[in-house]
Amino acid sequence: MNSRTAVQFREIPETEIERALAHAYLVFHEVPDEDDIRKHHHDVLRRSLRLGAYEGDELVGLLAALPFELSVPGGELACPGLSFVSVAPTHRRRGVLSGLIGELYRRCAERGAPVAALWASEASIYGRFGFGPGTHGATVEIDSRRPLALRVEPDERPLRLIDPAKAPDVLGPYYARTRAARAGRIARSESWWRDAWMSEKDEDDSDMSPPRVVTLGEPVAGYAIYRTKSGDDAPGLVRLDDLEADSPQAAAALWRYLASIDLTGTVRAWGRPVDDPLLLFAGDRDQVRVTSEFPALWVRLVDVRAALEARAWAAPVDLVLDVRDETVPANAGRHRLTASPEGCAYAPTEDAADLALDVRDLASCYLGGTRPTDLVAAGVATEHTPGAAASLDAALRTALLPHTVDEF
Ligand SMILES: CC(=O)SCCNC(=O)CCNC(=O)[C@H](O)C(C)(C)COP(=O)(O)OP(=O)(O)OC[C@H]1O[C@@H](n2cnc3c(N)ncnc32)[C@H](O)[C@@H]1OP(=O)(O)O
Repeated sequence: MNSRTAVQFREIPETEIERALAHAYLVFHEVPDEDDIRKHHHDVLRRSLRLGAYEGDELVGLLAALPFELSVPGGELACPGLSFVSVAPTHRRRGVLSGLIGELYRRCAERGAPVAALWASEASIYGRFGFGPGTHGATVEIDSRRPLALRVEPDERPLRLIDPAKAPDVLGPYYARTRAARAGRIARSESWWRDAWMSEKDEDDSDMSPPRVVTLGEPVAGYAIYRTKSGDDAPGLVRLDDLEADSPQAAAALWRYLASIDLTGTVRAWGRPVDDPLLLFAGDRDQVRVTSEFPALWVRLVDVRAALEARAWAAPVDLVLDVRDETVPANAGRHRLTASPEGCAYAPTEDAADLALDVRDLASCYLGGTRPTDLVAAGVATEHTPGAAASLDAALRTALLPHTVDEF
């Protein structure tokens, strides 16, 4: 049997969502016993484009594309968010994932979606399909057995714990504004707030408390979303999931609050921006440590021209890029990029290349999180014209590094 020819790729009808979920739970070794987690997964699949790989009537592969809006420098773009990517253990390494991704890219082209994004279960899977890490996250750990040492005065406006059910109303507009400042952020719908952020049970750790939401000031000048866990004989844990603030002083007030919660001895913030101001205003960097840094949102420029023309540019640049793209050949070859704060044009050219790079590396640079000069220094991009990478650095630069904390 030649399964490469036998497998067909088509949309999974709504009536087969439970079957698709059973397939995903089998592949991810999951047995969700909480009804609300199951229901959340069902709802996510219902709202997504569901692509299935079928061998006859048998579902052997699944890819869901969630209908996200992603903030990019100067704006935002429709962006399918890939999730539930799973191939039956009996059908591994026969090109099923490749077929699903090819089908997705065809549909992106039809629908005019220039970028796609995902969180990878394993970093080695998605580079070959043109994805590069567009944002990075840092895990920050605070030893909170002693008062948090700070080099800025915390904002002394009152802190309030609010009902998580009110988070979409109270935090929604505030979070939406943060998306203009940092690229890489997903728009949060009311159901996303409710199901992904405020679910009573934590999906990863059943010992965690329900979510706690604390705001600073009125109107809100900052917020933190966290959960806690008691530590049996040792001091407990505060797990910070999200924190945004208008100013370093407002952020300092929230961090001080988190670090002073009774009966806890550690604050662990798993997905902070790599340029979190805390790392500079902490008074004692032995007390505030970055324990890991990791690729967060992987980005794919499915249509390089449309993606480049949709973002804002910080400085003028005029050069020829030679792009390698093995999965979407329409992106490949030499193109002249002429961009400035006034706009951007990107068109095929016969002119000699100034900079040659793979589409996955261009994707890493797209939101401003990786510098082309670093790609050249690492030997994964080739500079034919001295200074070309530096001028692209300056044009792509964003005031704050891109950041994503919504895992999907
Ligand atoms: C966004 C998300 O949902 S992340 C979750 C990803 N899913 C999982 O981790 C669940 C468990 N794993 C699986 O279901 C499957 O192994 C998948 C989806 C990762 C891969 O599916 P497959 O159908 O086996 O992939 P496919 O046969 O198309 O492989 C294409 C290429 O990727 C490579 N590849 C596939 N999986 C991996 C991996 N885990 N690590 C490194 N390379 C991989 C293959 O070797 C192949 O390379 P080649 O073209 O050079 O031969």
